[in-house]
Amino acid sequence: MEQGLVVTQLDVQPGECVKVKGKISSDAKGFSVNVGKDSGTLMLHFNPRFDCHGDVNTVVCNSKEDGMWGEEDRKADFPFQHGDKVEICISFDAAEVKVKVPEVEFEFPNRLGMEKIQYLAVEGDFKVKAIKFS
Ligand SMILES: C=CCO[C@@H]1O[C@H](CO)[C@@H](O[C@@H]2O[C@H](CO)[C@H](O)[C@H](OCc3cn(-c4n[nH]c(N)n4)nn3)[C@H]2O)[C@H](O)[C@H]1NC(C)=O
Repeated sequence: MEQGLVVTQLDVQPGECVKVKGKISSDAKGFSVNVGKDSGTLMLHFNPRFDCHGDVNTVVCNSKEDGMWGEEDRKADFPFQHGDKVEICISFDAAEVKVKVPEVEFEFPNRLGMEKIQYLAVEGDFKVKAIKFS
């Protein structure tokens, strides 16, 4: 499986924002944006699925602790289309993680009580154009 973009050694604090700009492939099956401590400890696995893992047009969110997935959270909104250029903004506080995309804001609990984001990885059918920390 082709490795996507990975950024480590980050120090993103509560209230700050991780912005990922990119393009969804025209034949995308799915992609994920992952933030946390490292690949095995994720505050958030944000996984829009066009058609994969048994889901169609569904955003699946989850956490991962010591390499073990938590309970999946399937969202009602699916504001993505093949070929879209999107900007995904992720921010967090002690209680929750927020994922802002055009017209929709997703929320997910900060299950692990993480106090900073040190790791960002983008995987799947998404071409990263820019990353901004603000
Ligand atoms: C129904 C019985 C079994 O349940 C299924 O179990 C699957 C395996 O755990 C679940 O899929 C995983 O769900 C995880 C989030 O909870 C992750 O999305 C996991 O994929 C991780 C992944 C994908 N990728 C990746 N995709 N494309 C590329 N380049 N890399 N890298 N890591 C998926 O393989 C899948 O979401 C889950 N489905 C349900 C309905 O629960």
